[in-house]
Amino acid sequence: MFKIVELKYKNILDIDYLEIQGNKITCIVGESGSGKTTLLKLLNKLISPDKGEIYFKGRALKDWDTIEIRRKVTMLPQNPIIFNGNIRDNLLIGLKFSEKPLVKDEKLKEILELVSLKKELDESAQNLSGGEKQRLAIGRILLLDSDVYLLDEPTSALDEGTEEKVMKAVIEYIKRKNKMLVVVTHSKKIASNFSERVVEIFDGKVKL
Ligand SMILES: Nc1ncnc2c1ncn2[C@@H]1O[C@H](COP(=O)(O)OP(=O)(O)OP(=O)(O)O)[C@@H](O)[C@H]1O
Repeated sequence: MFKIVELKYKNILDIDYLEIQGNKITCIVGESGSGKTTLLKLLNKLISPDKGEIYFKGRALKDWDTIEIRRKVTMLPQNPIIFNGNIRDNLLIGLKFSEKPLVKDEKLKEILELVSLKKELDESAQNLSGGEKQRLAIGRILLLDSDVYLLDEPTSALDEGTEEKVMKAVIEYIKRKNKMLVVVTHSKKIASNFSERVVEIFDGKVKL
C-alpha cells in the first residue's frame, strides 16, 4: 500500500526502497532517534521528503490532496492530546474535527471496552493516568474508521499485561475491518508476538 523510493529527509532518513503492505501488521523498530517517528510523519504527509517519492495506493503522496490523505491515513502521535471535558467529548472530538457523523454512546462504550478502559463516559478525561489517556486516544482514532492507522508507541505507558491485551484487541479489530496497521514500538514482545513484518530502522536506514 506504501512504496518508498530513494527517499531522503534532512540527514535523518535515507531509504533506497521500502514497501509496506496493506494486508500485514507491520512493526517499526529501532533505537531511539533512528527516525521511526519521522517515517510515520512522512507516510501521513505531515512532512515531505527532500528527495525521492512515497507512493500510497500507487499514487505519489505529493499528488494526493492533504485533507484526503489525512482522512484515509490516521497517525496517533507518541503523546496524544487529551482535551478538556469528559471521556465522551474526547472520543467524539476526532469525528467532529474530521466532519464525520457522530456515534451513539453504545458504540463509545464498545470502544472503551476494546481498549480495556473501565471508565464512564461522563468522567473527566483530565484525571486519567498516562496509560489511560493513551488508551482513550487509541479509542478516539479507531472511531474514525480510517483505511490506515499509523501508531507511534501507542502503549508505551502500559504495563506488559495490559499492553498485550490492548494490542491484541486493536489488531483483531483492525483485521476484522480490513484496515492497515503500522506500529512503532520499543517492545520486542509486541513486535515478535503481533507483527507479520518487522522493519528495523538503524541510523535513518532500513536495516536489511
Ligand atoms: N524537524 C526536525 N528537524 C531536525 N531534526 C529532527 C526533526 N525531527 C526529528 N529530528 C531528529 O531526527 C532524529 C530522528 O527522530 P525521530 O523522532 O524520527 O526518532 P525515533 O526513532 O522516533 O526516536 P524515539 O524512539 O526516541 O521516539 C532525532 O535525532 C531527532 O532529534
